[in-house]
Amino acid sequence: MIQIEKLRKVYRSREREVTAVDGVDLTVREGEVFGVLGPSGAGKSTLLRCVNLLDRPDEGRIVIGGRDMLALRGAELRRARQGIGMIHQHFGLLGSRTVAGNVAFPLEVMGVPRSERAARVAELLDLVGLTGHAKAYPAQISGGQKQRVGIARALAGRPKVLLSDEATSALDPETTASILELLRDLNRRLGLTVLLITHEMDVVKRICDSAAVMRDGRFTESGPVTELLARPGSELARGLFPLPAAEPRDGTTLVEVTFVGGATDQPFVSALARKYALDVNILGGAVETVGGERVGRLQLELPGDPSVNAAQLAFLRESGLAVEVRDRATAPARASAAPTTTAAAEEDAR
Ligand SMILES: Nc1ncnc2c1ncn2[C@@H]1O[C@H](COP(=O)(O)OP(=O)(O)OP(=O)(O)O)[C@@H](O)[C@H]1O
Repeated sequence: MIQIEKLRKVYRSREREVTAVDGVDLTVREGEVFGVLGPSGAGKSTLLRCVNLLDRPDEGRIVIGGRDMLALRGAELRRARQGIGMIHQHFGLLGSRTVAGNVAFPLEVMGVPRSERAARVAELLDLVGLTGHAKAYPAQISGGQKQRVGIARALAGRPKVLLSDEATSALDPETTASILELLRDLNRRLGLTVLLITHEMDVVKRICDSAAVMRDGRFTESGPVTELLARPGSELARGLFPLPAAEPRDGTTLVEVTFVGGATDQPFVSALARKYALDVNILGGAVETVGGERVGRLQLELPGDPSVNAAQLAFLRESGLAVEVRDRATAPARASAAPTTTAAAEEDAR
């Protein structure tokens, strides 16, 4: 649905030059929720502004729904942009207009006749659960309700793509959860493709099918979330499932296993202990639901150094787990050049 190739955006002023986006490739499949996660200054907002053509990139290609966005001009460009909705961290509502007036605003700009507007506004408010608040002013509603107005307004032009710029950053955790649920619901019901930027791991965990980690204008990792979680060395996996920063003790193997989907049903720790008559020590772990699938990471300590545990590590891999052996260096070592994971296998099957 969204195809971005080698996107580059440089801001130039007299004093300095900042490469905000530095050669980003991105594919967002139709109907998926894609999250770009990164710290402040990583280039996330610039990327989103380029996708929406609020900013023109210096280099690269942006194709949305088969249209080469950078080749469009004038009315064609305006029409294409109507197919892209956008929501913002601070909602951007007009304080002098009611909730209904805010949602009607883009319809007025699009030239939708007055006779059709009221029905469309009612439909949009119903979609975001705000029926009954049509006559309220932004100052009279909560932050979560304001964002719902923002979402209704963004959907006025029946876009196929919704861009979300830190839409939940200004909200408390409970309201964040309800807005993310709404976005997920709209994504499924309307087949909406969502590209969101966030600095919150939790957002990725709750609603993203795919994600990228952005740093200094580049993607450091990108792909389906469950696949990234099972990828050795993944920053996303470490952020979502922080494990103790332990080093292996002498004569032991310190191993981190990630399991996705079906592998969680297997009692692999007890199976390993039984099969090899081992005392397996569980040092840390977490299990969560990500993208509707159970995902977890465990840090295990096995007796004996890695050279005597080759069969045991192979057993874990054959059980459908991604396996990383931690060595004495701080960076986790890859246990295998091509670890078998359920997520990777699923991706292959797609
Ligand atoms: N209009 C601009 N002019 C000059 N530099 C800019 C402009 N917009 C962004 N930058 C710079 O580009 C880099 C990326 O900024 P950007 O806002 O895209 O990052 P971000 O990941 O969205 O961060 P944040 O979450 O803080 O908004 C930063 O170094 C920023 O200072």
